[in-house]
Formats: sequence, C-alpha cells, structure tokens
Amino acid sequence: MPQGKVLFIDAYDSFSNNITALLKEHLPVTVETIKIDDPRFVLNDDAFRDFSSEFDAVVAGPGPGHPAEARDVGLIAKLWNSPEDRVVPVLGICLGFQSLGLAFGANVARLKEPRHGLVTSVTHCDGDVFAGVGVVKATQYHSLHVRLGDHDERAMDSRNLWNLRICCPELVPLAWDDSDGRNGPILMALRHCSKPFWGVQYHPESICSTSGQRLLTNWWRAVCEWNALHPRKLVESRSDSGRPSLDTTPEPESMFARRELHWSTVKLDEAPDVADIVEMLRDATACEVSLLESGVRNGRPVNPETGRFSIICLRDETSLQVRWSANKKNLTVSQGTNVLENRSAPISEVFSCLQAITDQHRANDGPDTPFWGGLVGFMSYEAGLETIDVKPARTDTVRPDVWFAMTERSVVVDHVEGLVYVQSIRHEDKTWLSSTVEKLRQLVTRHSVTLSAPAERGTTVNAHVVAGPGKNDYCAKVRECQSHLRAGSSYELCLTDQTLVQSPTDPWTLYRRLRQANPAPFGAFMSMVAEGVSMDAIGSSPERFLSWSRDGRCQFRPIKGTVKKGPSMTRAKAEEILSSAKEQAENLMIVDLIRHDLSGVQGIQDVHVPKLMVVEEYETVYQLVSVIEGQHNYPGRCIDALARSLPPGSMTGAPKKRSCELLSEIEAGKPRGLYSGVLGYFDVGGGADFSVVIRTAFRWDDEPWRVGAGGAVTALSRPEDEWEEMLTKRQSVLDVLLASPETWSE
Ligand SMILES: C=C(O[C@@H]1C=C(C(=O)O)C=C[C@H]1O)C(=O)O
Ligand SMILES: NC(=O)CC[C@H](N)C(=O)O
Repeated sequence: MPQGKVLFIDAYDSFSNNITALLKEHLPVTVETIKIDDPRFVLNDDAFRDFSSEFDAVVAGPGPGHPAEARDVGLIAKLWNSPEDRVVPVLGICLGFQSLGLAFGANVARLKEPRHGLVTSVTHCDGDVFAGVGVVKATQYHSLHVRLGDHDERAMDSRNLWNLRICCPELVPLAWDDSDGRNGPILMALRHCSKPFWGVQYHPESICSTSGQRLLTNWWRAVCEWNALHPRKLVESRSDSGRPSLDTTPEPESMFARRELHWSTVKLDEAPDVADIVEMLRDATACEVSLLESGVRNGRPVNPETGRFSIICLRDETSLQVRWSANKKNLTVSQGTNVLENRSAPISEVFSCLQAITDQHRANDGPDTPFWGGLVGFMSYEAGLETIDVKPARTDTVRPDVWFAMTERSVVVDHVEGLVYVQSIRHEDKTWLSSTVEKLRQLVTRHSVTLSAPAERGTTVNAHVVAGPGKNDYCAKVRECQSHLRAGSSYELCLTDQTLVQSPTDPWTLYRRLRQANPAPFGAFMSMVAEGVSMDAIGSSPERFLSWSRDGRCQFRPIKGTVKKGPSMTRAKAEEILSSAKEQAENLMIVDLIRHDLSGVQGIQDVHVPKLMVVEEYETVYQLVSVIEGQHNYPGRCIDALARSLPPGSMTGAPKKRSCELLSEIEAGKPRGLYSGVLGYFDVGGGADFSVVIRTAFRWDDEPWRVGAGGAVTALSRPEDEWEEMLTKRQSVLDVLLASPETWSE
C-alpha cells in the first residue's frame, strides 16, 4: 500500500499526540498536525479547502469546549460542507465527533453526569468501522453528548436505538454505551449515510481503551475505497505548518571548557546520617549547601525505586547561576559578581541555555551515581505556563521563576549499598577531595559512638499561620471547577491554594524536622541567593516529575489519588478506595496526558506504561502512582522532554492549556510560584531528575513560608472531601512549621 497522508486538526487537547502516535503506528501514513486556529486558514476557507484536500484523510481531534463554539472547534467546523469534488474523508474524535453530529442536524447537549476517565464496554453494530473489532472497552472524556432526536433515548426500546434517524436522517448510529443508568444510552459512534465522515465519542487512543488499532484499520480501508472512487482535483497549496518548535532554538555560544570529573569513594560500613554530613560540610567549608535527599525510614530508603541516592551539593559565591523571570522575560547568567549574559529571552531560550551550560561542563566518565555535578535548582509553575502560552495572571518582577546554580563539588550517599561518594568537577581539587574524605571518616567514627546531633532550637517566639484558605471559600472553588467540568471546558482540574506561615526557626532546623516527620523520596533543602533576593525551600515530595538516564530513557511517575493514613486505615482498605472509578479516572486522565506530552517530543520512541495505578505507601498517605517511559533517540536532547511537559500535568488537570487558564481565574490569579513547579538537577554526565514541588514550604527573603496544597477535582468530587484532602496534604509540612521548639523532640 502506498504511504498515505493524514491531516490531524488539534483542538488544544492533552491527548492529541496519543492519537497521532496511534495513527502512525498502525496505518501506512504520515501525519501532519495543525491547530484549530491556524492563522493561515481561519479567515480563508478556500485556502483551508485547498490545503486539506491534498491529504488522504483528516482526523478531527478532541478538545475542551462545545462544538457550536467557533473558538473551541475552529477549522473542524469547516470540514463538513466542502463541494462534492473536494470532500475529504474524516474521522472525528470526541469534540470532532460532536462537531460532525451538529453539522448534520443532531443536538449536542450536556450529560446529566459528565464522563471523564470512565472506561466502559460499548455496544456496536459489528459492521462498518466496527467490523470484527470484538469487545470494545472505551475510555470516555466528555461532558456533552450527541442526541439524534428530541425524544428521550432512555424510553426507547434498545432495538430502536439503531434506527434513530428521525431528526437527522443522514446520520447512522454505529455504537452506543448503554451502561449508564443516569444518563441513559449515550451515542458512541456514527457515520454519515453517504459522505465519508465517521466519528467516535470515546477515545480509542487511551491506554485503557481496546481495539483502537482495528477500528483505525477499518476506517483506513474505507478511506482508501472512497478516495479510489472519488479522486479529488488538487490545487498546489502546500506551505509549512509554521509550528514553532522548542527543538530548533539556537544555542548560546560556548562559555566553558569541558570538565573532567575527579572523584573518590569512601565505603562506609555504617553510613552517617545525611543531615550530619551536611552540617559537617557546612561547618568545615563555609559553603552554601543544597540537599536533594532520599528519605530513609528504619535505615532503608522510603522508595528504593526513586529514592536510592541522596545528593549534597556544595556551592560558593563564585558558582555559576542561571536566572530567568517570567515577568521580565530576562535571562541572566552570572558567576559571582561577574555577569556573563543578561538579555531578554523567551522561555524556549532558557532551555537552550541550560542545555548549553550542561554540555560545556560535560563529563564523560564518573562513578556509579546518578549525579556527578551540574545545575541544581527549580522552575516555577509560572515558568511552566510560559511554555504552553498561558499568561500567568501575576508574577513578581525580580524573583526568578527559573533558578539554577552550578554544583562542582558534591557528596552522594547510596542508601542501598551504604556508599558515600565525594566528587568534584574542578580541575585541581585533590586537596578538597582528600580532606573531605578524611572528615567523613572522622564523622563515621564519631557517629558510631554518638547519636545524631540534635537540631538547634529556634527562638521562643511562636510560629503562626498568617493567612490561608477558608473551608467555605475552598468548597465554593471546588464547585466552580465542577461547573467548568460540566460545561465540557475541562475533564479534571487540580485546584490548589496556599497557606502562609511565619516561623522564627531557621530553615535548616525546619528541614531536619520535616525529614524526620515525613521522610520522602524527593526531600529537598535549598537556599538560593543572588542580587539581593533569596529563596529557601524545604520539601518532602513523594512525586518524581521527570527523570532521564544518561542513555536517554525518560521516565515520568505521576501521582493521582490520595488516601490519608490513620489508625483504621489499612493498606488493603486504601487499595480498595484507590480502585474506585473516581480515583482510577483521575489517575488515568493524567497517564493519558503524560503519554501525550512525551509523545510530542521529537526523537522519542516507544512510549509505554510499565506501571498503571500502583498503590505506594508514604509516611502520612497512600498514593496511586503510574509510570510512563520513553526512549530518546538523541540522549543529549532529553531536555526537550522537560520543555514539552511543563507545568506537571498532575498539578494542572486536562486538557492542560484550557485547565491552566481556568485555574488562573479560579485561584484569583495568585501565582503558585515554586509550588506546582519542578525541582532537581541536570547532571554533567547527561542525566536529570526533577520532582514535582508538593508537600514543600518555600519563602522569599524574610517573608512568611508558603505551603501549597490541593487536589484534582472531577465531576465526581465532593467539595468537603476535597477540602479534607487538601488539609491532609499540607498537614505534615504545616505541623513542622508550626511546632514550637519545646514540643519538638528529635
Ligand atoms: C496538589 C497536590 O498533589 C497532587 C495531587 C494529587 C491528588 O489529587 O491525589 C496527588 C499528588 C499530586 O500530584 C498537593 O500535594 O498539594
Ligand atoms: N474529549 C473531548 O473532546 C470532549 C468534548 C467536549 N468538550 C465534551 O466535554 O464533551
């Protein structure tokens, strides 16, 4: 079969790349994607017709909103009324399907209860595009549905469902979902009686849908038959799709030579406590320390899969820094007081700059640790919004939204093997290496006779909450989210708020308490200072956002689904709760969203889901976790996976862009800042690891600490439960900030 050409019209959905991946995997086609508001065509029907009729077929994608709204469907609405000799076969998916129904006389109405992330078996006609497909499990992400008449389908005899052509005689039903008692039968698929237009309400590309391949193969066969019988007159009109690409932005000039890593390993029979090492290093060298800690409980890592190593990063005032603010769009690269670069730059150039600096420090050999040295820092939620072209309502003018500092000296603890690595990427650093090794030895000796030193106490002034969400207000926001979900504007919204706490206790003491109260695989202690601005963070995140290995294996581990631990909560009970339709739907939506994000990265292959909805246990909660992986063909370009996947889908909801716009309104334009962003490192060996910034407190200068917390709101959420979930998530951090020094015992 010759290669076909398919045009995919993207309605800004967060599942689009899963559809194009499915098309490319199972059909002999190339796929070109344009947006529904492509400026070349929105005001020029002829140009769009000329352009689209060059393709063998069009797939009209899913998306937020309503098919009657031009803003929501854009070019998709132009597909249905082409003159006879220019008709192009179309497959509409969800919003695209609803647009097809609407174009030929059906109603599109709200469901009584939205169906977001639910998976059901559909009853199909076993012919046409469903011929031989067998049982179809269908993932649904919709609030609206297509009604073929004004009659009440619930009252219809099930045999009549196949002959419902009273109001729209040109539309032929092909599949129904009859499993929903409250909504009644929901039309799942249809075709036009004479034109080559098909549509499905469900999402065949979802990880939980089945028979997508067979459906597409049948559709493609029908497309080829139609095209053979109806050759189109082509007008030469091809033009570049004009899609801006983060992958092609220029890289800044080289500033530094490559580094050679010098390292030394100390094998310790009894590994000292990570906090003790930090204190020893700080006292000994008067340097700034950041810690990316894998929490340990009873001598074992809380989660050995993601939390085997703890990384202690040492910096001084001469360390290289990269800063960028979303408000000013200003990129600064400095080294001490020396400003190497200071210019206006879009976010895409920030990624290029971070990549270039990492490349210039590239070390090709080193010990068996995931971090040899490199850029350590964070990207805020608002920096993430920039990457998807959502304007943050308010941002600070001077505070960086991207802030990284180069770590040249580090100490890495392997909690599984009990090894400590002392590492430096400085040219001549043997003295520091040997003296640090010696101090560690002494620490081990001391450690074997004395217990971990107690943390220093704070002052007697009590910590207190300065501001925070109220229950009524939070519940009202949950309901506001749900009204958007019912209207079809979003499938899931991750609502959050922040609590402000003033505490007299120093950040390191607070972190020592937090690591004890809530040991987590992504513990973090970070202090950044530059140009009169300082930022402190103490974190206990359970969630990896994205990591990649030095050979280009990218991994996401989104969490969605939370159960509070308590005396009456067993693991079995938590598993039961987390296997409910509501919790699984929340998780599934994010899995499909992340698959989409990863599939959109140039050079990524083999996107797969090695773990789907597994329960993990943490200090205060049980969480439902999935793992999504893919292999990059060019390991040196894995940063594109980060550039294409911010802000973290588990903190936004789906579809991401529209959900973020709605959340900005609902959260009253309050910046989330570091909370909901990502924190971690780019390693000079080529790997990286970033966590989602949750269960974390951060503060600017001497302002109060900010503790963000929230949760995914779906149509099935109960406002009071969402309020409780938010309280549960912020509890461990809040307890630590509010505890008076006297009540805190180590
Ligand atoms: C929003 C938070 O957590 C996010 C939401 C979760 C959920 O809805 O179950 C779980 C983990 C995070 O992705 C938070 O901790 O503040
Ligand atoms: N997934 C979709 O395309 C959803 C279509 C429409 N916005 C609805 O909610 O019904």
